[in-house]
Amino acid sequence: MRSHMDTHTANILDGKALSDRLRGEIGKEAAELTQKHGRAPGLAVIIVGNDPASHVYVKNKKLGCEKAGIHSFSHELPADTSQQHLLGLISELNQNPKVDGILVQLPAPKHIDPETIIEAIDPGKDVDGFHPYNVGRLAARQPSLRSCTPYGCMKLLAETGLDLHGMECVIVGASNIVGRPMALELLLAGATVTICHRFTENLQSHIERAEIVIAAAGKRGLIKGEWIKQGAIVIDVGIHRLEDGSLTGDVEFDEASKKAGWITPVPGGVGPMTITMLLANTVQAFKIHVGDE
Ligand SMILES: Nc1nc2c(c(=O)[nH]1)N[C@@H](CN(C=O)c1ccc(C(=O)N[C@@H](CCC(=O)O)C(=O)O)cc1)CN2
Repeated sequence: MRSHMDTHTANILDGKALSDRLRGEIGKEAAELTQKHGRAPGLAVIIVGNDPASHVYVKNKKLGCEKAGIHSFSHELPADTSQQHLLGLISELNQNPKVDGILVQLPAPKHIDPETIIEAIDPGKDVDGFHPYNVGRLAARQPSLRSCTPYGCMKLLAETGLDLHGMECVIVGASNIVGRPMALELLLAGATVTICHRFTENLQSHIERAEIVIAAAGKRGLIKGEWIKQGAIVIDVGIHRLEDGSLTGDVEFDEASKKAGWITPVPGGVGPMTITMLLANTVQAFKIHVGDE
């Protein structure tokens, strides 16, 4: 016979629905700002090479801009584009007064050093929030442009209505794009934060005590459902495409749903929020540039 515990199903943190709501608000603000200042916020999107997934994300970013009334400037460059050429383009965009935000889609081809590229972007136009200046602002408790995926995760966490102060958070993955800025976001929100990474021993023991799990390791099914603490919030940043074309995350969703209080699905969880926060950052960068804060 199944016990009560087995039949428990977590609340879904629906990133698609939250995105739709927030994008409506962002679009309204962008329209008001366009009316007031005589030009729309502008986002330059640069992609180098032919990575199919990256092209889908870039297409969705441009579509998101269009729907929100943000002007997008598209730069699709061949895979053999030199780093020098890319730096020249970024320098031009840094000077262009119609461009409020600049992003270079990652990963870039191997001959391009992402750190050099990110540092070349004017920090006031760094709508990805990857520039060391913006990461430093977050670390110093004075956030300006925040990394989109962690920022989106914070918006999803806010949907639970729970106070994060003192909560035990475990982040799995220490990347510059997600794990590290996520830790800074959670610290800013008053949580107690542990980052697990490739050298962490006994990952299970960390997950078992976590009230919030942020899974951002990039390893399909790494987080076993049975490890999840009863009632925990589980945010899955992983995206893996299966042979049948479907998507799955770093967490065993079905098993974890029996234990978690809240959980994000893949797809439809964190992914859409990443693009939504990019649009929010572009509007914020516009306001900084026109002095309308
Ligand atoms: N310059 C950047 N590069 C990358 C970033 C970033 O924030 N800035 N993040 C990721 C990729 N990414 C955005 O660029 C991204 C990933 C996933 C999604 C998304 O909406 N996922 C959907 C599924 C989409 C699909 O069918 O493949 C979902 O999870 O529901 C949006 C953006 C790395 N590079």
